[in-house]
Amino acid sequence: MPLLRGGRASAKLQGAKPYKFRSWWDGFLEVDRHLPLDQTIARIVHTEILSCAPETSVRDAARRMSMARCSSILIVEAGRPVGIWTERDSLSVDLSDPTALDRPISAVMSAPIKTIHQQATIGDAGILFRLEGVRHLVVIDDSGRATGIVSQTDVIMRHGVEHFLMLRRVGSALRRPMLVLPATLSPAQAAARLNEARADSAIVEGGTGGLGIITERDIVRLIGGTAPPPATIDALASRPLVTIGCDDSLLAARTLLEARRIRHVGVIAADGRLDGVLSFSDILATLQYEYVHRLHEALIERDEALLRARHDLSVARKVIDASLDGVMIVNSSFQVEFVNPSFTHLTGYSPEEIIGNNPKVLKSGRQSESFYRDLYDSLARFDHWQGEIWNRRKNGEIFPEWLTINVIRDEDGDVSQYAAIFSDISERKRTEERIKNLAYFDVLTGLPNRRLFIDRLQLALANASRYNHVLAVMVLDLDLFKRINDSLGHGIGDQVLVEIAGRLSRCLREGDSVARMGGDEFTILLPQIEQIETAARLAERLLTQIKQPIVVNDHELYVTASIGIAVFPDNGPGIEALIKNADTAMYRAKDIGRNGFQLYSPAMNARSFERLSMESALRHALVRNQFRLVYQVKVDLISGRMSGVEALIRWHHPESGLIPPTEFIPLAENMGVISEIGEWVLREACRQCRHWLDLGLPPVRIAVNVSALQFHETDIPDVVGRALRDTALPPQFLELELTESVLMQRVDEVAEVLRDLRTMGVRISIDDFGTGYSSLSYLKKMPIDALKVDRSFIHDIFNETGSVADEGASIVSTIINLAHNLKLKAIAEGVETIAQADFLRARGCDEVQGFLVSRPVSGEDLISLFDRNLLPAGTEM
Ligand SMILES: Nc1nc2c(ncn2[C@@H]2O[C@@H]3COP(=O)(O)O[C@H]4[C@@H](O)[C@H](n5cnc6c(=O)[nH]c(N)nc65)O[C@@H]4COP(=O)(O)O[C@H]3[C@H]2O)c(=O)[nH]1
Repeated sequence: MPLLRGGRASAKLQGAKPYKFRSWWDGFLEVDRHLPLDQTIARIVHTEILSCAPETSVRDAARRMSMARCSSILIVEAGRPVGIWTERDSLSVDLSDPTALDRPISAVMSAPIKTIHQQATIGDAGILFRLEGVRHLVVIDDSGRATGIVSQTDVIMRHGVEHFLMLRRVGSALRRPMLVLPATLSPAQAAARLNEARADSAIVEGGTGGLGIITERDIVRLIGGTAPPPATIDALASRPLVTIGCDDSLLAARTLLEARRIRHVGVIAADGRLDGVLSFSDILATLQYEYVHRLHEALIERDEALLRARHDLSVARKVIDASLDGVMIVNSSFQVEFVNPSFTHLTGYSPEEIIGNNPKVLKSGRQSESFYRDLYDSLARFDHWQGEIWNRRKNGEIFPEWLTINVIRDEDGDVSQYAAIFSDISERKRTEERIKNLAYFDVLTGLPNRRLFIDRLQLALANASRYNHVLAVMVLDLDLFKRINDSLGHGIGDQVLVEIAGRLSRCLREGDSVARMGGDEFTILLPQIEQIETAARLAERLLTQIKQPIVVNDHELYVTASIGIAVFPDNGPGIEALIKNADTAMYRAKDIGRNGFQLYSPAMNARSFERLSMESALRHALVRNQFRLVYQVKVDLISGRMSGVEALIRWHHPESGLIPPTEFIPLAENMGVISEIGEWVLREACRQCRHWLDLGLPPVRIAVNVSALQFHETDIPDVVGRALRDTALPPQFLELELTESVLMQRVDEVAEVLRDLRTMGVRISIDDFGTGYSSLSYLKKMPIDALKVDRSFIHDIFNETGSVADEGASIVSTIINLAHNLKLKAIAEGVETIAQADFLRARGCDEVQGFLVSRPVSGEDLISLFDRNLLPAGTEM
């Protein structure tokens, strides 16, 4: 078919190159890979609608379409679209009937028309085109008025099809055989042929200007024209025929059509022949399948994404609901939008109570303005804040929380919400506090411990040296506190310590501090004093407070303390020296009688040196055979004869001379050597007693002191048994003197030990009776033989002027009666005067011991005291 010969079309083709566009690469760059399905159709709608009234003639409607180069016209009645007439409809017009063109357009229009709301999305439009099988949708507003028109072409061609068009060849889009009409046909015949072939264009050949093309649009122009229709289509055909190569891309074809504002283009095969006509609708048809397919995929994708999002949301929601942390979402106007159940649990506010409110109801008032300024500053700069904050629960309780706030921003970067996540850290705080307390405070008394005291002292010393202050450190140690512990048990001892701690604290001024260093030792820091007297006065006050009776579990206890004071800078440059010197002063206070205080003086160091050297000498005293025993007689108050002797230890120190037991026995107890010494005393006493027996002297019972520590540390019946065996002393000649404190601990065990001793034949007496805390019920349980009335009571029988002191006398009488009531012997110690002896005899006391009869003497010297009346002349026998 000589289609390509001659004419403008062939000339164009012969001119070699079909129409070429920018490179594929450029096209590729333009690719919009995503169908903007979620965008409203407003972006692609044609708002300039070509419209006419229903009574408009077909001719007029066609004319308007031609002029506007529109493919359709909307028929509007009273503002509402009632139908549409398109180029395709023009082919049905009988051009041979002149009246057909004068008919109202309403008679030939398509109705009803398909509409879509202007807010619908492009995706919605795509679906509607497919469902309704139409190519145009009228866009309407809320009131149903037409606001524009959208065609399937617009949807398909303008959005995201470039990459597809670029990859498709023009040749692949030719869907139907090309319709070729002779130029001699009349327009009506041509229209009928087009209609019949369901073609929207045809090639016109054989005409005067070479190949031409006739389209639906030409028919519309014809209908709307004022001039009479030409006799043949030769005059109607458009020339030259614009062409494109069949291997060019559909994208190139589309661009060409748009650039030329035409709707058909001839397609030239590789061999140069005209192969067909490619129309816009061919491109559309090619795209349609792809488009619909992609639309489908996109919709599925969207649904899946939606489902995923919903799922993710529901997972997130579940996590948030189950979270132990409180979650609160606040909008940009600071109104609470959301809270989770933990929020309600932690704050007490239900969602109904808090949502819509400002979160400041949670404010505790504990944080400063600057705290909140920093918080908001951090949110503004970093979109994030994290830290500790105190908030208030609904019930008013204030609690610490660990809070994280994240700023949530919208697509434009504006703050849309604040997400706050918090946990209650009260428990953590309490634990931290507990740990801090354990590290710095004494668990029993709640006072600062040594570590905190040292810290404070360090700080106070730095201040004192910077500002030339005088500072004082006191070391306070309770006197004979061990006796309370030993006799009443640690439980009561602890309560005493707590009470003392309270009394000490109450005596101090603000800024001063008291600490428990351990055991019964306390330290006091006065960081700034005007003069040393201030510290001395405080020490006096403390001593007065301490010696007030303490009642614990029905026990009325009397405690005293000894205090040592050292001051900075005079008594030491630093912590160690000050504490050591205050300690030395405290020992000095003890040495000179307890219940007092001493200010440190350098001479005291010499004493503490003495103490150290005594300790070391004591360790060697036993092996170096430096101990001796002396014996003091006990006299029967009726017969005046020796009823027994008490062995008393002496230490012959090679340099210091004779050291009394009151000085070294406590030291030996502290050093842990008391049991060894005690065992030596026991054996030596038994040996001596055996010796007297062997000398043929009248049998006498020997009493040996056993310290409480020794009693509890060793197996006394065993030690005693061995001593008796080794010295061959019959047990009935041995008596053990125990202090009251021995009886008060582990009562049942002690009673059993005493029973064992009694079973062996050994006698038991209670020494220094009246100075301890023994209770009658304990006494009754114990298998004992005698009570020794402490010499302090004997001393108090008479006052300075020599007359009977009521109180002193009645105490002694009471103890004697008590002993007798318990079927025990009463023995008075420290009897120095005849008057005391007479008084005691008159009260029924059984025996006496004291300087009145004899001082303690050596075993040899004692021999002279056997078998005679030892009571001095003048006692009323
Ligand atoms: N002012 C005065 N004092 C008198 C009088 N008569 C006796 N004394 C003293 O009173 C103390 C009596 O012994 P104690 O009450 O058992 O008190 C003893 C006893 O508790 C302890 N002690 C002595 N020897 C030993 C021992 O071998 N072992 C143990 N564990 N303690 C011992 O040392 C304490 C003191 O013993 P000493 O210094 O020997 O003091 C003795 C004795 O010398 C007097 O009329 N007036």
